[in-house]
Amino acid sequence: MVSPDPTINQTDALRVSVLSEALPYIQRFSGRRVVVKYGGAAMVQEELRDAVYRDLVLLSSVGVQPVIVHGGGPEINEWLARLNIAPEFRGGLRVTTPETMDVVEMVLVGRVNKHIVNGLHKVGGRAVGLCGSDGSLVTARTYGEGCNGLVGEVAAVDPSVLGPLLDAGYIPVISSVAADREGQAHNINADTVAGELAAALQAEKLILLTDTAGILRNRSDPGSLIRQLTLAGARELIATGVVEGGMTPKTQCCIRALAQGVAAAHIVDGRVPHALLLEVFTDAGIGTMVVGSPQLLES
Ligand SMILES: Nc1ncnc2c1ncn2[C@@H]1O[C@H](COP(=O)(O)OP(=O)(O)O)[C@@H](O)[C@H]1O
Ligand SMILES: CC(=O)N[C@@H](CCC(=O)OP(=O)(O)O)C(=O)O
Repeated sequence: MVSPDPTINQTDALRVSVLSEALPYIQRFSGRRVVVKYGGAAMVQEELRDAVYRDLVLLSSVGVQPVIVHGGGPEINEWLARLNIAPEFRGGLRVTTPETMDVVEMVLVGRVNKHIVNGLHKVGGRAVGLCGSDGSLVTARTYGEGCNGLVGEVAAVDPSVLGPLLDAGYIPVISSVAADREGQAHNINADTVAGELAAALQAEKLILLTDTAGILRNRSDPGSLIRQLTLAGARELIATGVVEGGMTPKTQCCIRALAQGVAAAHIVDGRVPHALLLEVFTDAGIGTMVVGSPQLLES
């Protein structure tokens, strides 16, 4: 709409108009919890990193309650290399010896977590860094038969430590290291922790930032993006091998979160600037949306 007042700058008018159009989304999501798995290019590239921090602080400023679970696989690899330890993965999970566990804990709980907290503060946010052990947020148990060493899976989630932080306007930043009932630290896949946390918080949305446009029907064709999926459809993509490698734990954690009551899970392209805002503040959203019931699919 062109303003009848020529003294009003067109850029200002556009900014205010865009802001006004966001009102229904702000009203819909204000006071709701949105769990964001932060990883991939959005974490590695500096300009994308700052855009994500700004998006998270903006969401928090308008009353949405973001909860961040972060990855850090590439940074763990970098520090293992400095110690001449070769990274080894089985079924997409890092084989975690006690020595590797020390590095995982130092890198994720220390360096990566605090970089994110500081990055959020730099753009005016208020963040608190935690790992799964803090407040017994996550209790781990050894994954499978223990053949991957100290890799953990989620045995229990107690989100009570997060309520007061969220109510006070803090953004919790959580790393995926948690102790088992004997106090032994375990290394858990960050997507898995994000999914279980979204379920325990009964989050409005689970958003997984990654390095592809979403789930592709044909991995070599970026045009084959699947925009919407039901739980059954997601299970079928895993069973038929359309989804494989790193996309498998992502799709599985969406399935688990939805089966436990989260309304929608989204796998979105973290290489796109402001991917989070595009997801929350537009009808079309971006990436792949997985929903629990076919009635929730948009036509
Ligand atoms: N059907 C699929 N659609 C898109 N990516 C897929 C698919 N199947 C497997 N992948 C792989 O999964 C990867 C994403 O997982 P991962 O590398 O673990 O992400 P992140 O580092 O963000 O956690 C993609 O880069 C791609 O190589
Ligand atoms: C068991 C296991 O594999 N844990 C992961 C934890 C970090 C993670 O998940 O980081 P990304 O999201 O960046 O991959 C690891 O050690 O790399």
